[in-house]
Amino acid sequence: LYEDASRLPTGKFDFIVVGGNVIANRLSEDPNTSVLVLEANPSSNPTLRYSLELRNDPPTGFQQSLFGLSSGFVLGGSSSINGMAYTRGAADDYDQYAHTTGDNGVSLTGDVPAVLARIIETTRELPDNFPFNLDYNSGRPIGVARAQSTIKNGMRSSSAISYLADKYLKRPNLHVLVRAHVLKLVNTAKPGHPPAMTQVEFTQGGLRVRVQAFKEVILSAGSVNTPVILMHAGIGDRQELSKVGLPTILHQPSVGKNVSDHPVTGIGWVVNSNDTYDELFRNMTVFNEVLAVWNRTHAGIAGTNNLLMNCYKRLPANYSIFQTFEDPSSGCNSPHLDFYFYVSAVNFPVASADEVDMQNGGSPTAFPVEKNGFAMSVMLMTPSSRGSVTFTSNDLFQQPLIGPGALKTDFDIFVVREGVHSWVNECDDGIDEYIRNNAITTWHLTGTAAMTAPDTGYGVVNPDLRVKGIKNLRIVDISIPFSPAAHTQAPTYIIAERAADIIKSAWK
Ligand SMILES: Cc1cc2nc3c(=O)[nH]c(=O)nc-3n(C[C@H](O)[C@H](O)[C@H](O)COP(=O)(O)OP(=O)(O)OC[C@H]3O[C@@H](n4cnc5c(N)ncnc54)[C@H](O)[C@@H]3O)c2cc1C
Repeated sequence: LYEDASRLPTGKFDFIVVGGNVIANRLSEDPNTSVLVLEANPSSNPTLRYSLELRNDPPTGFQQSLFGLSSGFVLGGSSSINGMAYTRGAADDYDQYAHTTGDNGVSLTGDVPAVLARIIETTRELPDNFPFNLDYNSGRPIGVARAQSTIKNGMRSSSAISYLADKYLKRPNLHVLVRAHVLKLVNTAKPGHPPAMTQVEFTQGGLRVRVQAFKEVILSAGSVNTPVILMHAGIGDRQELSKVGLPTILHQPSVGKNVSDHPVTGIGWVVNSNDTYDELFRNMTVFNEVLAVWNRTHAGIAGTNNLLMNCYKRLPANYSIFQTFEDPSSGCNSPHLDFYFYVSAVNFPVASADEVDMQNGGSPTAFPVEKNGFAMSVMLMTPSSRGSVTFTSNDLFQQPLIGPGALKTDFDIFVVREGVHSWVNECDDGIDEYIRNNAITTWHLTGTAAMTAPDTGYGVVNPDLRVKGIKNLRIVDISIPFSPAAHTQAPTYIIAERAADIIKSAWK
């Protein structure tokens, strides 16, 4: 692991990977293959700060016109700062990618407050609506299940911790350079030949450095930064590139398009139980006690992520909405909705007994800090709305405009409305407004470098993840898939594991 580019043993590697730890781990399994990871951020000490802004231009679809989109400013990217929910999706989504073993630590949450027994009770009382599911990562996610998280022995298992563990960093052929912000890719093809991107330019400490790949450059910079790097390499929509003064190397109108998100709203209830986590959030003495337990043993609430149980739900096929809209889900095992249950309602708008908040159009009522609560998120897993990532300048450091385009279609609003109705009755008036007012991003942006069949006129990469029309360049991150009906961390790992096999076999 290097902090300083001048200490790298060479400037030439078989593969140069921008930001991707899983793919770097797998490619460096062959001791004769050299791999360099370029990571813009430091190797540890993440500071969770807002990096990107969602704006109404392009439309976000959310009611709030401007709010922060956080991102992982550290080795491991968002896997180092995310909620650690580990959900693979349905067999219908990813049958061909199924993995059952690996380095990534995944566990059930240990401490389950008694209130959750009430949820299990519901699966017995209403099994048709809420069936019990022993393992939502079996390929059949629908039902009520204990949550699985990327937590091992009470600690986060990010891609930096698992796939770049010391035993892998000891490989002499694997090099990871942190604080190396990639600015652009360089076309090294001779004039008259198809473009080939084998050089990468990055900046470190004010210096500009170029490194060379013998075989391939692999972009794993995430669904916002991957299209940014493509556009600065001249791969994008010709008109958009010329508007900001960037030359076009390959007219590729799909770059940055097709963005989708899993918008989420929530409901909180005041409860008369003390078996919740609320005291932890308002009482520093309790907080410090919990922290002391964790420091000694890595056990207790601080060794969890507050995601204890959840429920995946599919809308019945006979719903009239399907006469107007084609069902965007991938198949009959795939859920339209995801509900997570929280044993605290801090930060959730409260549904009071008479549902006053929703009928008023739902400006969120802050949760009363002295009360205990129970809350539930309502997340749309099959969005039909699409947004985009666009540029306003050719400045390499300028952030693009990100519009997830969430909740723009009647179908999406219908599904979330059904989700709220699953738990709260008599709230028709103002419910759509309530959803729009309270919905936020889940940071599950996908699709900005869509994978499509080789002969289609649309899309950015082919099924082997090579960028269409460009040599020596692949994309291996969450920007390539259609929106999976899962939180996007596990699908990212699955894509990278599969890509490693494809790339190894291509260079055998
Ligand atoms: C706050 C938050 C909470 C989330 N919670 C969950 C959750 O609980 N469960 C779940 O399944 N998913 C969750 N997600 C989503 C999930 O973490 C992401 O979808 C996933 O990490 C995407 O992986 P990626 O490799 O495509 O991109 P990233 O994780 O963004 O990784 C990209 C990497 O590339 C680096 N990089 C980017 N640009 C450059 C550049 N120009 N030069 C060099 N390096 C660069 C970045 O620093 C980063 O290390 C969450 C995301 C966020 C932000």
